[in-house]
Amino acid sequence: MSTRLTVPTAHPYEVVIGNGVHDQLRGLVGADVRRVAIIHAPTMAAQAARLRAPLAADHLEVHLIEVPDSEQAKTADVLAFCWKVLGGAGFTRSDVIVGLGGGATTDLAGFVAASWLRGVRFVNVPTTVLGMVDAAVGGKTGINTAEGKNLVGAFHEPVGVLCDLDVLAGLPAREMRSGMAEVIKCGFIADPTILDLVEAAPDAVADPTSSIVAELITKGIAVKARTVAGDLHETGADGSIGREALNYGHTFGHAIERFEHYRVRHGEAISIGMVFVAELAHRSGLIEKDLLDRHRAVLSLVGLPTAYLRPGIWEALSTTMRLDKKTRGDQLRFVVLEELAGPTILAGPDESVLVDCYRAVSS
Ligand SMILES: NC(=O)c1ccc[n+]([C@@H]2O[C@H](COP(=O)([O-])OP(=O)(O)OC[C@H]3O[C@@H](n4cnc5c(N)ncnc54)[C@H](O)[C@@H]3O)[C@@H](O)[C@H]2O)c1
Ligand SMILES: O=C(O)C(=O)C[C@@H](O)[C@H](O)[C@H](O)COP(=O)(O)O
Ligand SMILES: [Zn+2]
Repeated sequence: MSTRLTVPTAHPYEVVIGNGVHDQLRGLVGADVRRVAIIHAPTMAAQAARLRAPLAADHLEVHLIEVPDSEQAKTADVLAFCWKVLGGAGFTRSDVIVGLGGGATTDLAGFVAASWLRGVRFVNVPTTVLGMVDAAVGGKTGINTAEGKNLVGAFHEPVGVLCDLDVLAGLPAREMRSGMAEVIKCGFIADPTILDLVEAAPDAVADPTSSIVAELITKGIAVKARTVAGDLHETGADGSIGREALNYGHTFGHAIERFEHYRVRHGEAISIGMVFVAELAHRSGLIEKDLLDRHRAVLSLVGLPTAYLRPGIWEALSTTMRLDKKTRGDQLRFVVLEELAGPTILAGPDESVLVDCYRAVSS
């Protein structure tokens, strides 16, 4: 049995969630395709071979492009390597790219698709909870630079997303927890029933085969789909916070990732980042202490970090945060809550308040 959620943008596409749904890849790549490139990390080599078989049996030319694992794939060098392979293979605008793996791989694959011939079709096949709930949906693609996270990229939507829950069986516990940070983020910004579920069954949340994990993934994707559909390019043009809400915890979180040279998982950094902005909201008089405390409680319950025990590096983190995409001019802007499921932007908070928040999460 599978669940299908539509991402209702100008070019709607479906996210299919269930067991064994990788079988549906042939249908998604389309009828008029000649070549398919599957971009994957070394950890997904066997899975890539499994995806290849039915395509090759249908006489498609399939290229497996293996890229470095995790964040090491999100570089200009790896991007250029992929272009070289596509050029050598004679990849045309009617051919299709498949991003197979965690969020780092699908971010890279999406940007390869966005940039090759100024844009070719691509399908996302996420294999982590984080990839399914967040990275594979919504069309944000890109790579890092030395100066920071995701600084180069494009909005380029997939034509479909296949979330095969079977592949989660082999996902390391740390990656399960990291993915749950983005799920919990969706709970705080939009759907508190997610928080209720996590709080009621924290052990089941660690079990990739549990029905609760499937339910949480589906709920998280639903939040992501409706948020991006309202504001695909993150312009907030209708005056609401729009897509920026999905950046809850990311301003501080991305700075941690860069400072730690990506040895901290994305979800771990975002977990601390959410506590940082909950402190900010509380200290700015926007939320009560119990909502601040709920952040630490629910994140700890699933084993995520809520503190970053590195005092004395505020200047370095603050410099990195200035390159956050929400910054306007010299003014930092943070996604904060004014109530549960009520995200808003707090622009230009006092430096002294930010330093107090940093002290609160670093001691
Ligand atoms: N584009 C977006 O909207 C968006 C949203 C959220 C996060 N992201 C990005 O996603 C990235 C994080 O994604 P991630 O947490 O999936 O990390 P990741 O891609 O680094 O994958 C985590 C690890 O799990 C391994 N792995 C993947 N699937 C596996 C499986 N089924 N079994 C065993 N091992 C498996 C990978 O090889 C890797 O070592 C970050 O770069 C983040 O910036 C993007
Ligand atoms: O889809 C979005 O929009 C998000 O902000 C989702 C985030 O979870 C994700 O990590 C995204 O890659 C962050 O984007 P960035 O614009 O801050 O680089
Ligand atoms: Zn994220």
